[in-house]
Amino acid sequence: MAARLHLHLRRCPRLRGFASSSRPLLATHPRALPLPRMGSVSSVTTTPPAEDEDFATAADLQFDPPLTVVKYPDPILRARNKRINTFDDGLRRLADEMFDVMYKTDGIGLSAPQVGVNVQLMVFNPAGVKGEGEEIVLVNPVVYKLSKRLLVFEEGCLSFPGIYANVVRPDNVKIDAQDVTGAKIKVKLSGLSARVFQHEFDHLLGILFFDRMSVDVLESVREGLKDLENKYVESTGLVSPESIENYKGRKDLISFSR
Ligand SMILES: CSCC[C@H](NC=O)C(=O)N[C@@H](C)C(=O)N[C@@H](CO)C(=O)O
Ligand SMILES: [Fe+2]
Repeated sequence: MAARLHLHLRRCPRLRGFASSSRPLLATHPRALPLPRMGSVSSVTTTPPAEDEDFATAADLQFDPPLTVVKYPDPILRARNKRINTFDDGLRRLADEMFDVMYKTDGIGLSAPQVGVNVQLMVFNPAGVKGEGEEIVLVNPVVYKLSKRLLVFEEGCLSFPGIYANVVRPDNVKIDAQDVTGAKIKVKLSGLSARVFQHEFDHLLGILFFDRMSVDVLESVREGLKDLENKYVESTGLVSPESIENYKGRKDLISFSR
């Protein structure tokens, strides 16, 4: 029997405008704007994972602390992330190390591919401060419902330092997942927790936040993306695996804003 978690952000001192409340709070955040009209998405059920899917091996789960954040356009961010079926001390240590690097880099969420480990694991704490708020670890998450109500919010991503831009996403979300011990859980998220979850969930699918930006918003971050591509080329000596100049958009995605 899956345990049920209902999480609403109650405290977020570093994000201006959040006060104690039991209501979903993203709409009150200075970087959040409700959309004038409802979007067309009422509910989305993701395809359940195939029965014969291969799980992450010990080698896939290997990591060397201290972890560092993988930056765009590293292809690690677009690679497939394997589901996890080994729930041991190593997995717990990986989650702990991810929280450490998340707090050190002023993050509020982090996915395993962002630290070079291509598996279905995310951590988040919308308070963004160790010892405050609530630390959530989700393994093998599957979204089974997204709200009709959409919000636009100015997001940043640790893999895109210095780039912030508006992204439209559903206001709340229902998830099946496992915790770090492998126990099955059902989670209902709203407000900033739902926003961070969806951002990290996209990472687990190889989707990056600019894939969900409207054409106009994408234009506003184009130069920043080019700078990151140039830095990647300079630091690795490799050709950039993707280029915003040749970007045609992700037609395979449900876009909430276009
Ligand atoms: C709003 S979802 C952002 C999640 C993201 N996680 C991984 O990339 C993240 O933590 N981004 C940070 C840049 C971020 O949002 N930091 C907070 C707190 O400093 C901010 O308001 O910038
Ligand atoms: Fe991100």
